[in-house]
Parts: sequence; C-alpha cells; structure tokens
Amino acid sequence: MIIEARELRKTYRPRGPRGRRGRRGGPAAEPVEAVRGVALDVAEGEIFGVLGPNGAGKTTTIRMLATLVAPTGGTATVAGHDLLASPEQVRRRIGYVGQAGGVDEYNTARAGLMLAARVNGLTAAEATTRTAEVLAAFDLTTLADRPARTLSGGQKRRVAIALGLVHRPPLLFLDEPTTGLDPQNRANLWDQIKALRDAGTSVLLSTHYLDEADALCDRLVIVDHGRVVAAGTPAELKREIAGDVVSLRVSGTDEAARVLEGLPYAREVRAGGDLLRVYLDDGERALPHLMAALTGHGLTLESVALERATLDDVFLHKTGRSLRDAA
Ligand SMILES: Nc1ncnc2c1ncn2[C@@H]1O[C@H](COP(=O)(O)OP(=O)(O)OP(=O)(O)O)[C@@H](O)[C@H]1O
Repeated sequence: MIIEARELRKTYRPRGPRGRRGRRGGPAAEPVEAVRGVALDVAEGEIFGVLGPNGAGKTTTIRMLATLVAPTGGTATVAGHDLLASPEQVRRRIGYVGQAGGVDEYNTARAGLMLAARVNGLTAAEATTRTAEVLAAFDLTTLADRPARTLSGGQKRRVAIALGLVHRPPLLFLDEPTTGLDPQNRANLWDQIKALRDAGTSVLLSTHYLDEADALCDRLVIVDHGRVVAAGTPAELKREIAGDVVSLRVSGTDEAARVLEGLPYAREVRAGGDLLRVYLDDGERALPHLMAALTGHGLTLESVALERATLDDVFLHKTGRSLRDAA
C-alpha cells in the first residue's frame, strides 16, 4: 500500500480576535470537525478517488496526507514513511496539486518546471531533460515559452499537474483536478491521469463529480460530513447497493410506493417528489411484473425508465440525500 490511513481526524479551532467572544464582542466561532475518523488504503499504481459533496472534508483529508495540514488525530503511512514522524521523507516522495493550481501567471511553463525541478533536488541537466519530458507528456511543448497568464484554463491545469510531477514522485495528490474545465478538457485530463497511472504513478484525487469517480477511479471512498460512508470499486459499490433502478411517474405516488414495496423482487423503493425509484437485481425481467402490479391496482403509469445504478444511488442509499443536491 502506498497510503494507509487510520482514524484520521481534523478539527479546525478558529482562533484570533474575530474568533473569540470578548474584546471585540463578536460571537465565538465553533470548532469545525472537518474529518472525523477516515481510514483509507491506496494500492501502488492505482487511481484512488475521494468522492463527496462540497464541505465533506475531501480537501482537508488530502492536505493532511500531503503533510500540509496537521491531523488532530489518527495515523498514516504515506509512500513508505510515517506521516507524523517523518513528514520530510513523505514530502520528498509526493506531488501535490491543489485546487488553486500554484501556477505563476507571469512565468512560463518551462521556467516554472525548471525551478520546481531544481527546488526538488534535480541537477540542471536532469531538470532540463525532465522538463522536456513532462511538457511533452502533457501536450505543452508548443506552449512552454508563453507566460502562463496567456494560457487557457485547461492548459493551465495541465501545467499545474506537470509541476506536481516534475520530480517523479511515486504518489501524486490531485485536489479536484477537473473542476471548472469544459467536457473536452476534462476528458483529455482523464486520459492523461490514466496514462500516469499506467506508467506506474499512484494517484489520489478528490472530486465531487460522480461521472469522474466512475470513469477514472480504480477504487474510491465516498465521504460525507467527514466520514467514509462507502468504499470499493465503482462496480462493487453499484452492485452492492442496487443492480438496476426503475424510475416511475405514477398517479398516486404513495399508493404506488406501497404496492411496489410489497413486491418480492423490489429491494427498496424510494420516493423523491413525484418520482419513484425502485432498486432491484434484474430490472428487465421485473419491469413487466412491476407495471402489471401497478395497473392491477388501478394506478396509471405516466412514465417509466430502466437505468443502471449510479454512484449517486450509492450516495443516496448511504446518506438519504442525492450527491447532486448535496454538492
Ligand atoms: N482552515 C479552516 N478553518 C476552519 N474551517 C475549515 C478550514 N478549512 C476547511 N474548513 C471547514 O471544514 C469542512 C471541510 O472542508 P474541506 O475543504 O475539507 O471540504 P471539501 O470536501 O474539500 O469541500 P470542497 O469540495 O468545497 O472543496 C468545511 O465545513 C469547511 O468549511
């Protein structure tokens, strides 16, 4: 395992004049339990995702594992070293790309990469070779000598990731790498992250995009309110929670829900507004029986759709909320 974390916790305790009741008369800021006992195991050479809505504790978890935030509890081994006892050793073996990116707007990609390489201990000759390598890997060669402020959002994001990789860390942390990118740039970046994994780099990324977690991650944890609510491969999670989902619009939602709950093959029925979602193993076979049961009770079907379960269904099942709404 390249990361083994146990019971990681972080409580932010706001301090300072504005956080204290008293001198300035403002209300005391409450401590925020951002991460409440997270465990995760990341294997070498995999893309591991931390999926959750805004405020779930993803950034705090990543920043703790990258030695940038001190945990208030728990233990972790990262890239072969104890996070708390040997943060310097950990730091040397990781790359970290935060949400803000860390790209100097007035510097060129090439100059930024050279600097990052030298700061990380590469010789001038190694830095030149390595800079050319990462520029090529991220399709940046023709853009390498323009100031970063003239690059598009997607191009800048690629420079940011290249900066995190220039010293060849075996483990790369990416905090919400595709937020704000258009679909085409997102898809390109997914391909580049997969290529990194295929070349042997382990990647831990956070995301609030369901499709990203599904398409990109070998394994993931779903976090909510600072806790892991589900862990596994995307396929395992979807299979465990619900094979197929039939969503229906019916006259008389409450009565329809009662009828459907009585059917032996319906694992679970959930109502959301005027839409009913029925979770079952084999949707195609069940669908005609389901429709017959409803019409048999005098209920009129307005629409019906058969879908495969998504990671949103997993989140809904575990938390009672949709990740789409929560995010
Ligand atoms: N420095 C800080 N001081 C106080 N509270 C903080 C601090 N940093 C984060 N928090 C709080 O901790 C909680 C978790 O925040 P975190 O940024 O880890 O979540 P996140 O899942 O990464 O969210 P997002 O997707 O919006 O980035 C939030 O309630 C946030 O307001």
